[in-house]
Amino acid sequence: MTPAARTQAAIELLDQITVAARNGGAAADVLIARYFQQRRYAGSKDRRAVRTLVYEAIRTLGERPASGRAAVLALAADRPDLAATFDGSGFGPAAIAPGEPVARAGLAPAWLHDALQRSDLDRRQLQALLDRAPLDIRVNTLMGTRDDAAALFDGAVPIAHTPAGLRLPADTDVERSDAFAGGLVEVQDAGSQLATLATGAAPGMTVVDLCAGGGGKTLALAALMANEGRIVATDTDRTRLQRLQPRADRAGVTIAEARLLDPGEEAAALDDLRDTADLVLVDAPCSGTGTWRRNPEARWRLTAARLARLLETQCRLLDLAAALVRPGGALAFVVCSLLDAEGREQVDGFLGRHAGWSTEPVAIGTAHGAGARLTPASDGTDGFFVARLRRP
Ligand SMILES: C[S@@+](CC[C@H](N)C(=O)[O-])C[C@H]1O[C@@H](n2cnc3c(N)ncnc32)[C@H](O)[C@@H]1O
Repeated sequence: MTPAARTQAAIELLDQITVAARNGGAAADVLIARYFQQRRYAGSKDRRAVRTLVYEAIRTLGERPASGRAAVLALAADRPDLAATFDGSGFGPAAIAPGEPVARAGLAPAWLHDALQRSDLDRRQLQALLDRAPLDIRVNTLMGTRDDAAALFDGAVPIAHTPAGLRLPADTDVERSDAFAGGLVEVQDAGSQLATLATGAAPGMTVVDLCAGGGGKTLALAALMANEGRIVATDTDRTRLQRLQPRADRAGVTIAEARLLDPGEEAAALDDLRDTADLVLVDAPCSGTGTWRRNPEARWRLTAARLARLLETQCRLLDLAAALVRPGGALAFVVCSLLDAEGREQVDGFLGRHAGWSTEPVAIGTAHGAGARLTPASDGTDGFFVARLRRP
């Protein structure tokens, strides 16, 4: 592909990504993969160049752009080499017309930017939300030690404050390694590992992982529990939850059982667990503002209405979880968001609704409200809010 054709491809992809962001369609990565499946003539260097340009545009623009062309023009404004590819040649974009709309650089849509600033994030913290994420793995201590795993990956470095985390060079193909196939390692951001550690899970406990998804934290819990006790892993998303069993088999986890919930009917399906759990983990569905390093286009998807729906769900799940905790047991609340509305304010609301419950210090990151926070700038992890609540 010529440089001009690569620019045109990035424009077309950004058009698709913009539409998908508006309509709740496929993620940027999926759209990029599909685009190149239909264009076999593109070589690996072309793909890499187009992908880099697309992600540069996504990271640069806080607001969803009006078009892919306006998005790439924003990058071209201070890159003469890129501007020169708007040459009107056969496969390239038309020449730049005077006064053409150009998308504006920014960190996030204005309403969201304000909400993040009100959540005590300064400019440095906000900027770091859009850094490139490192490649982290969790060593499955049911299968071996961190040293065992480190010896199998070139350039592996232990991650501070985690008992089983390793940071790897970005191009390591973890999922094709023997260590992955044999269940010794899982790809998991250090923030998720620390959040799981902060739950206080221990061998022999009865644990409910209420929003288990594909089981990332379920497996980490099982390792902390030395595969002793019981974990009931629930979710309303069948496709995600179905990933748990094969992963558990690979990891040698035998204490996790999956339970699919019907949305709105969760309490009935969990009735047998009322007042029984030593620990309930609510890794709640959230806006994901802490994971923009991995999904920068998520900020083009979030609206105030969608955030309001998430807040309602989080509140409902917290109340649902409280009913499962035994007297004296604990509820861990985790969101991969740094918006206070989803973090400290949810916990304050919970404490107002549930008399006698108390919060406990969480020994990770920086204390924030009744919990603690991890941020890309301070901790080098995805952004998380974590709180641990104790039933009287
Ligand atoms: C942050 S993700 C969980 C990630 C997962 N714990 C992990 O570590 O990989 C939130 C999950 O909440 C689930 N969820 C949404 N509404 C729910 C509900 N009413 N009850 C249970 N799970 C729900 C979503 O399907 C999603 O898998």
